[in-house]
Amino acid sequence: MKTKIEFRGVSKSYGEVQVLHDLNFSIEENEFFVLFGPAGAGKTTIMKLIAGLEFVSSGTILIDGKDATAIAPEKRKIRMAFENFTLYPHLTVFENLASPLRNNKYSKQEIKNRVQKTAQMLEIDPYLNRLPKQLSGGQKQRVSLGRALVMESGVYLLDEPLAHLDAKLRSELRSEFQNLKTSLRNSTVVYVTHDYTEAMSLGDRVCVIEDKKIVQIDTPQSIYNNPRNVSVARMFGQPEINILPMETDLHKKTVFNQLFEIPLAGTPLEAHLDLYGKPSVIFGCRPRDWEFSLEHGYFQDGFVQGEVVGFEIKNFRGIILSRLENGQYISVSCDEYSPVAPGSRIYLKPNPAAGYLFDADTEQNVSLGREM
Ligand SMILES: Nc1ncnc2c1ncn2[C@@H]1O[C@H](COP(=O)(O)OP(=O)(O)OP(=O)(O)O)[C@@H](O)[C@H]1O
Repeated sequence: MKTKIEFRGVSKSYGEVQVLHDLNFSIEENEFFVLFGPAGAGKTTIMKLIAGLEFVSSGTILIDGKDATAIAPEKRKIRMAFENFTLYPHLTVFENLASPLRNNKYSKQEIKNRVQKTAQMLEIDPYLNRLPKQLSGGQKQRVSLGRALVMESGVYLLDEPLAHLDAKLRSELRSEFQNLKTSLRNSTVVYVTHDYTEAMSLGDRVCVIEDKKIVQIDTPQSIYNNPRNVSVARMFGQPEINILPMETDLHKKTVFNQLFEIPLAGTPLEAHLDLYGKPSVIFGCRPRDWEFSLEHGYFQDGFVQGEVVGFEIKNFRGIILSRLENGQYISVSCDEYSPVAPGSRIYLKPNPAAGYLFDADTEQNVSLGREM
């Protein structure tokens, strides 16, 4: 079953309050499409519009080229799983999975086959005879998801299916979702998350939504390499990108503040700086793209000093948080596992070739075009 969904100039208001503004995008047949953005951005509202649980205030949604307003929700062949889905406590896992099929008058044999297939896909087949209370949190979550996936469908709408799980379970299920993606390759999946690692690892394309609007739609790698603005750059990356307001020296080809100067001559940013041409700019550089030393004299020039204020280990890498004399915080990631003591002096130097320039007024990326 193949389904394509198109939004053309779609806006949505609840009473006086607009929550989506002029959305234009397409979700392709068989695509795993991730809606990503902060809380309240309008992600769930988009899902409800696709499902037919809400109606557009203006614009059109096309499902396989047909105006969706003419298609009743039950005719849309869409299956949904929202974050707070529940299981029937008195029914076994098998019966919980079978109930949507029974409601849709599937034959006994077909129910058996589809429940088995779904349970295998989600690796819950050993628990088919158990009651929900005999399952772990992650297993319950998978059964809930199974209830959405057990019915054949052109579109699956999955709204934060990994929400409310602890970090370890989330990461386990995230890798299982990779397999699930393969099993669902004949369907269109729209997946909502506000977790950037989920968006990065699952999406064929990611649609970043912020403040009622689409900010960027692209492959996860392209968004990471070429974030459209400061806000997307901050959302895509953990630890977050360092953002420094700087002045420009167009003759020397540098950006600078009262503490240090970053030379851009000979880097891909040089041409972008020339084109930009304004006196103030925002320089962005991810934590992994900084060098650091705890020894004075290690760098000859182009470094800034700070004080270490924190150290943590995340994803097998150390992260040093430091504060510069002007109060600005800088995170750098490092291979070392040995903590750096708070209060230590630290000398930091960004790799300008890996940096970004953002317009000081609009915060738009003025250094797009990076290939990595
Ligand atoms: N039925 C409603 N009536 C009025 N306002 C609503 C209604 N449903 C949602 N909203 C508002 O619309 C905005 C978008 O909500 P939505 O649930 O789509 O966001 P979201 O991106 O899914 O957020 P979250 O990640 O927190 O679930 C929010 O400001 C919300 O308060």
